[in-house]
Amino acid sequence: MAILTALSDAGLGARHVALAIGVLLTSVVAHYIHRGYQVRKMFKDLEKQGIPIMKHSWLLGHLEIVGKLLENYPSDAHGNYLPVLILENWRELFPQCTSRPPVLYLDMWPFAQPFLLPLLLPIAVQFTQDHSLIKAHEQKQILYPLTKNKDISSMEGAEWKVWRKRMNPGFSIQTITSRIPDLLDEVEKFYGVLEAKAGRNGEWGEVFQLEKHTTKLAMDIIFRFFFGKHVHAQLASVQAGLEHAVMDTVKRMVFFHHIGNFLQEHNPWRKLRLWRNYQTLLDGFGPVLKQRLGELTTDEKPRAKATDTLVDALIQGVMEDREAGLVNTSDSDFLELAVGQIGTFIFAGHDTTASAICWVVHLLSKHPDVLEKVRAEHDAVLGSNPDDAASVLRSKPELVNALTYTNAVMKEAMRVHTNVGTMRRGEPGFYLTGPAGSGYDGMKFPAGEGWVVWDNTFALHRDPELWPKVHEFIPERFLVTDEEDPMHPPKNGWRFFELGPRNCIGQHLAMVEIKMVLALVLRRMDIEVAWEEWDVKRYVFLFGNKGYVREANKVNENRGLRGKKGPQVWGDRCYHAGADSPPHVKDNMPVHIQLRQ
Ligand code: HEM
Repeated sequence: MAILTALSDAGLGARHVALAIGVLLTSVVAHYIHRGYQVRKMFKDLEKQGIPIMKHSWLLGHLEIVGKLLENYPSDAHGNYLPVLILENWRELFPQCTSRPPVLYLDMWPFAQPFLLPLLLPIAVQFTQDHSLIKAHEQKQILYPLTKNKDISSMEGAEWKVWRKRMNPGFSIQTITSRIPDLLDEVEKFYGVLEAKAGRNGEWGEVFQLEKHTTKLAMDIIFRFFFGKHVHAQLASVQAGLEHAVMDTVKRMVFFHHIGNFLQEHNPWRKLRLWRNYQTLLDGFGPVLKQRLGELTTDEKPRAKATDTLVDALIQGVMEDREAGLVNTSDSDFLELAVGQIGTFIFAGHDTTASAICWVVHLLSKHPDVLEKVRAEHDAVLGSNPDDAASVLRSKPELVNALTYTNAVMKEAMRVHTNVGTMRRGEPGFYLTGPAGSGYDGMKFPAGEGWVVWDNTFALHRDPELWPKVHEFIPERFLVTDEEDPMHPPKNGWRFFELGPRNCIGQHLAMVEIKMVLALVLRRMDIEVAWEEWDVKRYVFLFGNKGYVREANKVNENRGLRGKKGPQVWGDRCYHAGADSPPHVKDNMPVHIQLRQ
C-alpha cells in the first residue's frame, strides 16, 4: 500500500508501472528469442559445413535427445552423466558416421550456452595442453561473488603467469610434505569426529552425512595450509564465520545462466546476501592480513621466502605489484586482491577434495579385497599399530610418498568418479583438428567465439577405447609400467586435475590430504553407506515419529523407504548429484561407522 501511495505521489499510476513491467518482460523475451536464433544458427552452420552433429531442430536444438537420454536418470543427477551417455551411444546418435566423431556440439539452449566437448582424448589435449584456451566467461562469473575475479583462477595472460609463478613453490610436493606434521592436527580432529560417531561395543553407529564432515576438514586444511600455524591461530575466533560466508556464497552461485534460474540470479535478496558475505570476508581476513603486511614490511630480516607460507607469498606478491604500479596502493585494493586469491583456493579446494575422499571410501567399502591390500600397505609402511599412524607420519612425513598402492587406489577412484573439469572460451578463428587415425584425420572442427569448450574428463575417463575393463575398479592399472601393456594408462588419459599450464595448483595438497585421512582412518574403522537407515531418519525428520516402527521394519527387509529402492545411477544410490553446482555425492553420502577390534 505504502509503495502504491509513494508511486502515486510521484505521479506514477498503476498503468505506468504495468507498462514498465510489460516493456521489461518484452525485452527479456526478445533477448531470449534473438539469442535463441543465434545459437540455433551456429549449429545449422556446422551442418552446412559438413561437420557431424546430432539430429538438430530449430525449435528444440538437442533438447529432445537430451531428454530421452536422461529419462531414466534422477532429476538431480549431475550434468557430467550426459556426455557419457552420448559417448556410449554415438552410433545411434550420429547415424551418418562410421567412426566416433572427435567433437560433440551440444545445443541445450535456453538451458545452457552452446557447448563443444571432446569425444576423443587428443581433442582435449589440443585446447588445454597444445594451446591453452582462456577460461570461459561462465567460469569467471561463477567466481565473481567470492573473489571479484581478483584471483589466480580468473586471471589470464601475463598477470596469471606472474601469480602462478609466485604461488607454485608453496604448492610443491616438498613444501606440502614439510607441512604434514602441522596439517595432521586437522586430520586427527576429523578422525575424532568420526570416532565419536562410531557405534559402541562393536556395533554400527548412527547414520550421518560423511561429505559434510569431509567438507569441513577440507576447509580447515586449506585455512591451516594457507596461513601457517602462527597466522592461522590469529584467525581462530573468526574462522567459523568466514567458512560460513564462503559456504553461503557457494550455495548461491549460479553455475550456468539459463532461463530456469533467471529470477534466482537477479533476486535482490541473493545479491544482498552475496554482498554481505563478501564484507564478512573483508572484515574477517582484513586485520590479520594487514598485521602480516605490517610485519613483513617492517621486519629487519629479509622478506619471507615464497615457500614459508602462502599468505606471505601472497602479501609479498601484492607488495611487488604495488611497487611496479600494477595495483593501487590503497588498503582496500590490497585487501580485495588478497581476499580474492584466498577465496579461490578455498573454493577450488574444498568440495572437490571432500567428495574425492567420500568416493575413495565408498569404493573401498565395495571392494573389500582392495581395502585389505591398502591396510596391508599401511601396516608395512606406517607400522603395525594403526593408532601410531599420525605420530609415525609426523616423524617421517616423506612416508606418504611410499604409499604407492594407496596412491593407485586413489587415482582409480578418481578415474571412476571424476569431479570438476574446465570450461574454456572458444577463440576467434580457432579450430580443433581431427586426430590421425580417427577417420577424421586433419578435418577442422570450429571452436571459435561463442562456444563454451568443456573438457569432458568425466566421460573420457569412462571411454572403453582408452581404459580396458572401463567399468571395473582396478587400481593395479596405475601400477603398470610397461607402456605396451594394454592396461597401461594412456598418455594424457588421466586428467582428474586437468593437464597443461592451467592444471590444478592444489593437486599435491589434495592427494596428501586424502592419503593422511586414509592412513588414520582405514585400519581403525569400517565405513559403509547406510541408505536404509538414512531413509528412516529422513522419514522421521519429515513426518515425525509416527510410522517409524513400520518403516524401520522395512529397513530390515533391506528395501528402503516404502519398499522403494530410491533413486540410483548405474545401480548405486551413491551418485554424482547437483543439477546446477559442482558434483556432490547424493545426499552427502549417508554412512555409519563401526570401530575395528
Ligand atoms: C580433489 C580435489 C581437487 C580437484 C578435483 C581439483 C580440480 C581442478 C581442476 C580440474 C582444475 C582446472 C580448472 C580449470 O582449468 O578451469 C583446477 C584448478 C585449480 N585448482 Fe584444483 N582441484 C582440487 C583441489 C584443489 C585444492 C586443494 C586447491 C587449493 C587449495 C586447488 C586450487 C586450484 C586453483 C587455484 C586452480 C586454478 C589454477 C590456475 O588457473 O592456474 N584445487 N583444479
